[in-house]
Amino acid sequence: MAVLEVDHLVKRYRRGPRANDGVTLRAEEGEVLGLLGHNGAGKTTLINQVVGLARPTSGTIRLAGGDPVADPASARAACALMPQSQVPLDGITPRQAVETTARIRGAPRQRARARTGDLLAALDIEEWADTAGEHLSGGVRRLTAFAMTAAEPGRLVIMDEPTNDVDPVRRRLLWAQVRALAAGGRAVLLVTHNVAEAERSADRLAVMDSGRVVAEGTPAGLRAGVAGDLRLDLLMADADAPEVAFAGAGRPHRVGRRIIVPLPADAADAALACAQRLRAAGRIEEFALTPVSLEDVYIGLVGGGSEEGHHGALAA
Ligand SMILES: Nc1ncnc2c1ncn2[C@@H]1O[C@H](COP(=O)(O)OP(=O)(O)OP(=O)(O)O)[C@@H](O)[C@H]1O
Repeated sequence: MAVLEVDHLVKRYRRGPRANDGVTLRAEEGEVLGLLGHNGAGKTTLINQVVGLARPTSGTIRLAGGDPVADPASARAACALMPQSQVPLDGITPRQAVETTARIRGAPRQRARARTGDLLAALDIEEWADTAGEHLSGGVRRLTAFAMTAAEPGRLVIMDEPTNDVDPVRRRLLWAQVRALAAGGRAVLLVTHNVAEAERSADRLAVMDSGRVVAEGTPAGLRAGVAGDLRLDLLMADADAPEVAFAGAGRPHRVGRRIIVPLPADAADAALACAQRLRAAGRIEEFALTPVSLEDVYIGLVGGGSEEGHHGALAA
């Protein structure tokens, strides 16, 4: 069942672009939906409308059966938001912040206390549970903000870059809690620039660019939609070396000495043999054949920015 339904949403700022330009998406009960997009793609604008902080120019939003535009208070009750910016914690401890948030969001005292203890333990930050916020590291502050959001969350949980500043081990603990929120029947909307994390943590992904959803699907489905199944990574011996053309390959991306060549699976054997010859001849320093990553797909959809021009192709 859809917890969030956004249809043809348009937001035009008075002095600015169409920050959302016809966005349609759904977030279902029990799923983590990743929202990917470059800076300025329109992700925050979308969230602000979902939680009733900004008014759409046109289009509709249904959140847990209600309308956040007509009734922003009910939207905020149905949804917990972990914003991109650090939450102010000066003068209060993580335990106080999480427990108080749960209480404000309607949890009875016993439940708020128990849930706070469980979350601080699950995120491995009990050590700092009673330390004043101004003495906490950025990562512990971030994990505290996550626990505040997860304490008494409502049916939709929105998280904007939740793992910023968090160490790799505690990131895994955080993701386990995100999965637990979804397993408990919540819809989770995860906003991020981190394609690799989104790939591992989200059930479905929506990619935004210039105010529009330009692709949507499971990580595997999005990867299957690109031309090459594989990519050949080449480190050329010389930055000015001409590019190497492989039979059946897609358009290469070049950054300095590094060249990435998309390859269909049936062209891989020939390309590998060819790369081995070029390495033996000293023209390639090293190479690796890997499956296409979601990051490749993402760059293909929204543009890379750092790709350099071609240096002329040379048949291998
Ligand atoms: N209050 C505002 N007034 C005018 N233009 C705005 C306003 N807020 C955002 N914009 C513009 O709307 C577009 C979308 O911005 P938005 O913040 O939604 O993008 P984003 O995808 O969240 O970016 P980021 O990943 O950097 O957080 C941008 O061009 C931005 O400059």
